[in-house]
Amino acid sequence: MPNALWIWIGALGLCVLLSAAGIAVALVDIRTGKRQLLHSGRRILSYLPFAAGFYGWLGYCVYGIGWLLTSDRSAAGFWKDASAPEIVVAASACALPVLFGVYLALTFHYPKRRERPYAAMLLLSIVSGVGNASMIFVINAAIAEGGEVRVRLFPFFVLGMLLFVCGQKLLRSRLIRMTNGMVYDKRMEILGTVLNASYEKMEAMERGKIETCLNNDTETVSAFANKLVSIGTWTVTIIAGFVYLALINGAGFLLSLGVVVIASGSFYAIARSANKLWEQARDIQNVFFKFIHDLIHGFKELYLHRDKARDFREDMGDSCASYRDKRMKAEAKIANVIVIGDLLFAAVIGAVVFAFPALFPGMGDGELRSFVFVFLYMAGPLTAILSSLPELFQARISWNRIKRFSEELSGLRGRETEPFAAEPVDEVSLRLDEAVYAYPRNEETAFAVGPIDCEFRSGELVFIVGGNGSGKSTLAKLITGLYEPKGGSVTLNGERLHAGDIGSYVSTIFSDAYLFDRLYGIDFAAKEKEAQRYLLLLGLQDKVSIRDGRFSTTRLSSGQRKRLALLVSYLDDKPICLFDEWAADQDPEYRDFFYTVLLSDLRSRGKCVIVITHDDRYFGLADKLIKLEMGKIA
Ligand SMILES: Nc1ncnc2c1ncn2[C@@H]1O[C@H](COP(=O)(O)OP(=O)(O)OP(=O)(O)O)[C@@H](O)[C@H]1O
Repeated sequence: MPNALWIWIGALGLCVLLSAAGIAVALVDIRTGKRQLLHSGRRILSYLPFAAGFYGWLGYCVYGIGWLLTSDRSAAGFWKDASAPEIVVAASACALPVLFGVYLALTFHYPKRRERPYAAMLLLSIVSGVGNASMIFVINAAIAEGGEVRVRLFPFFVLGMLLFVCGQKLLRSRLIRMTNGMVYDKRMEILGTVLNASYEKMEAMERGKIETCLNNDTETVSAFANKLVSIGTWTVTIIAGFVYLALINGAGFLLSLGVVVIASGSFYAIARSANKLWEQARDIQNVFFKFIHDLIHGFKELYLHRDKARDFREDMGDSCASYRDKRMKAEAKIANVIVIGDLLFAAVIGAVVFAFPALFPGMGDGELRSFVFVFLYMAGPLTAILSSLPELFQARISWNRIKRFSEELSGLRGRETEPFAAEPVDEVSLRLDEAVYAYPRNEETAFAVGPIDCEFRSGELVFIVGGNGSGKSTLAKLITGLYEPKGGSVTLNGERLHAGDIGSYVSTIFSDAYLFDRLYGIDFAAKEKEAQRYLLLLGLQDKVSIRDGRFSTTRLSSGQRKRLALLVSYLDDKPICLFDEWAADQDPEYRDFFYTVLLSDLRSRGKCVIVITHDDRYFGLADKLIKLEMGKIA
């Protein structure tokens, strides 16, 4: 028996076994609930006629191989006299697509979370690549042979088309799911990293970096994953093409291989040299998002002052122009190589047609034609692979940026990934012993608060006062655990908690508090009545309503927004309340109500109330007054 037959039996047998194992594992996953049905049974059944047609055609073609392998071109005769191994190969060739099809159907309609079906996608890539290449070989053979053979080759041409089209369809449907799942997973991962990062890191982070990373980088990486699959199919087509060329003419094959190696090598070198420009362009993206941030938040100022808007436009225009120029430069480099690559391919074809007859006198016209034909067919996928290289480099840049961004955020000790469960406490004592916080020294005016010794207890109203820039808000961030002390300690009921976990005991309203339109982290159903009562108490009942934990609006005056933030703080119901210049936006009447009624009500409910204020009229109401000067208690 010829060796090739054994190789076929081995390869097909292995694939049959792998597919059967894949089906078994998928069935176990379905039974254990790891895989859930996604589509309706009717939709799955609607694919059956297509599958039946495909497998019927495939069986017909396997049978038809007999025509090609026998000298008298009789399929029936061939299979009558076929040896047992030949029958095994034919049976496996029919069984494999059926098993693989069942595996694909199971895994597609019963998906698993975070599934990355690389092996199945690789196989589909090979199938569609072989289908693509086989079409041109069949066409070539049909032209060369003519007559009855041409008619008998037709089913194989259709099979090539079916393999290519079905392979691509199945591949792309998996790819769409995988790449979108990748973007989702990456975004969730980055979001998780951001939410667990330390506040100090986030505060120091260059503005625009998070947006670029979450938006552009995740998209670029997933878009490339998409491309990777096309590259797989093209590569298979090219490899099959080269094998075919080698069979037609060894010298022609070597020449074309040499050209492809030279073209790919120079392309790679040029793409590498453009890499620096892409890196720079990527940096400019961060700045671009910073501009967008400024545009949105500073729109009022820009709208009112045309001169400001003009200068802003110029500034943003410069940044966009710089991005455009970098990308243009990089892409121009690539365009040059694409043109040179095309020229090289044309040169090879020219050399084959004009030089080969002189160099190899034995080479017939038929061989020449086949050679040119196949090479022309390969040129498309080849150019497509080469033009994908820039995307590869850009995806690599984005991938590295995502990695570096995550490392940067997790570099400084952030919180534990598991949410901290604050133990319910009736009484609190928050102590600062020799506590110090200093801003990073990289700024000329690096400021420090401390060393500070003080204690805040339940049922106590403490005012923190002092001039602008004396360090009140910095101290508040130290107390609430937004900043980790650089020296000394902050303890809660004698226990030294991780700075990021102190927040679980504190309800804060900073002067630049952000109001979400949903009551995150609050069981609204259990507190609905309370919420309505607070709306009334805060004089917001005609302005805002709350339904299913969502505010009807947050488009309010700044004083009203602060009142709504106070409502959230009431519902948070934490043992410590910290308000940073809360009353600054309130009218005199409500300000008075805040100091004389609301604060003393919180104190009488046993809360530890810390208030940062400039309202010296009310200083007398405090149990304790902490006055700061240049970051120290005066
Ligand atoms: N993010 C920051 N990075 C570096 N330095 C900062 C930062 N925030 C504040 N500072 C420095 O800390 C000093 C104190 O600021 P802080 O906000 O604590 O003052 P404050 O007493 O709350 O002032 P105000 O009454 O104006 O709100 C500032 O003068 C500034 O130099």
